[in-house]
Amino acid sequence: MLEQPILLASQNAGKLAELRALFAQSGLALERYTSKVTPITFSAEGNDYGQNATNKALQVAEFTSLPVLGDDSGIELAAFPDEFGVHTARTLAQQLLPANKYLLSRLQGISNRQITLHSYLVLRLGSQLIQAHGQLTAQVALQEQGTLSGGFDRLVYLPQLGKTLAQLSATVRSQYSHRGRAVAELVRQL
Ligand SMILES: O=c1[nH]c(=O)c2ncn([C@@H]3O[C@H](COP(=O)(O)OP(=O)(O)OP(=O)(O)O)[C@@H](O)[C@H]3O)c2[nH]1
Repeated sequence: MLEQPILLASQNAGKLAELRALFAQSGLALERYTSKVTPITFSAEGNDYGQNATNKALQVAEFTSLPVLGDDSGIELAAFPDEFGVHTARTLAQQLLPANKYLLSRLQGISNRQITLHSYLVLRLGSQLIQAHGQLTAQVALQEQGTLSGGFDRLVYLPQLGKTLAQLSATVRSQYSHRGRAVAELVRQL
């Protein structure tokens, strides 16, 4: 197992908080990359989640020998198969509404509320690139529910549990969430 902290190559504070808690469950320390490296301007994302995550990790790894993690995430809505996906961050950034309100407004009156969330992780460790993917297919709730986590978690409803991700304890949530599953797959490879 790793002795050194892992640096997260991301500018997204919510992503850092979520991934840090998930790695902590395996006894691994995750820090924002700017704790050790001067902030960089990341290159624009392309059309492949794995490549985007790799690029984030490699751009920070140029300046440190510590392990560096990159993540690229996104959602798919069954009702809008040609939207979102690897472009999720860029699509949401263009909207006036906050992300969850925007998704609810797009799904108003639509019966197919299936959502699939993806997280692609790439860990640059020495000369290795270790990759992992996690995904979760669920339903978009009719309104935000739950306070135990934020972001999409308040909308992601698991019919088999009758709860959103934000209504689950962190330990249970990590077994279902796209990032929880990706972290588990990554840790299995260490
Ligand atoms: O998995 C998620 N769980 C959530 O609860 C959530 N809430 C919002 N989002 C959006 O999903 C996109 C990820 O994009 P992304 O991986 O390119 O990251 P990012 O651009 O925000 O940061 P960086 O890591 O690239 O610096 C961004 O639009 C996020 O705002 C979430 N994603």
